[in-house]
Amino acid sequence: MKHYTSIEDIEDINSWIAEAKALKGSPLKHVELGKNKTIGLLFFNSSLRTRLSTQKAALNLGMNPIVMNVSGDAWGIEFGDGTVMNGNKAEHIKEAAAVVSQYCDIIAVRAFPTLTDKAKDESEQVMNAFKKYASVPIVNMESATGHPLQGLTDALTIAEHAKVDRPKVVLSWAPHIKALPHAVANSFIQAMQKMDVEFVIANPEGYDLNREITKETPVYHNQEEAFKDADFVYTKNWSSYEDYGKVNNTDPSWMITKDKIGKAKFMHCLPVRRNVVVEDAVLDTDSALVIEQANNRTYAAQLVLKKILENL
Ligand SMILES: NCCC[C@H](NC(=O)CCC(=O)O)C(=O)O
Ligand SMILES: NC(=O)OP(=O)(O)O
Repeated sequence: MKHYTSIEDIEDINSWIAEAKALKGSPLKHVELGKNKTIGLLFFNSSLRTRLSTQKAALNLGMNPIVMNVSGDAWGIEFGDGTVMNGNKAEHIKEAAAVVSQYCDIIAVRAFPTLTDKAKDESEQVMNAFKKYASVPIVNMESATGHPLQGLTDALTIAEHAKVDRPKVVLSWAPHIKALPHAVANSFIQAMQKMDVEFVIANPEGYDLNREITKETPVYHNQEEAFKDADFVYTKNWSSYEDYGKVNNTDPSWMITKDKIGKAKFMHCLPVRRNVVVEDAVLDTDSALVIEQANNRTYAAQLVLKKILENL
């Protein structure tokens, strides 16, 4: 594998899950593989889990991670082609990506969407520019439309905790005070569509996600109906896709409660706002798999880096 920028880069999710489980069992087995190799982690946005788990994954493979908060610390980067750079951007992505490629064998990038310009967000301008102008492999640490390290993590976590052959998995929207991206939901959907699970989505009217991603997956506008017999309830807020980036609904009746999920396991990528998205009574019991998901971020990232290193 060269780049890992989408769930579509996973050829066979079941074999990837098996490999990730093996790495989790012996994380230092391939500590020689990344010796003298450098990974650069570039963050245009905040992060706790991705920043630490991807470094941990690199260290488990013997790599040297270097990390930079690009926004604010680096020169402002221009992405437009042919732009007259007489504004506040001092450096073009053509040089920036080429320069970072001199120091790194792999570059990982986090760059959230604008949530104001749908066409720009869907063009994945930042991720695609790094792919185009860097001379080394690129890993997506959450882009405008996808968070494939999270999606792989979530597939692994469900595989580990499934008690039946074909569990029922529900992706449910929940309220939030801010406009949030679609990336986590999109990659989760794409991962579930590759797995042998019964998968449905629950969201209020006006919050349907991109049909090119949801495809044939059933979408319920009634949460209670969707949650019937669920084994896993994966929760995420996203802003409207139809009325792009808008927060038109903060209905607290969509918050996840213990009563609603019953015996189902609760999942969330984190960070999560308690008692807005989900009540304490869910997070503070064994129903919640959120810490195990965060743990699995290391092994999902380690698997991706291992596959790239093997192909360098
Ligand atoms: N990487 C995991 C999620 C990141 C981001 N969440 C956030 O921005 C939450 C911010 C807040 O709660 O203020 C998202 O939804 O894509
Ligand atoms: N789940 C996740 O990506 O967390 P961070 O935003 O903290 O990296």
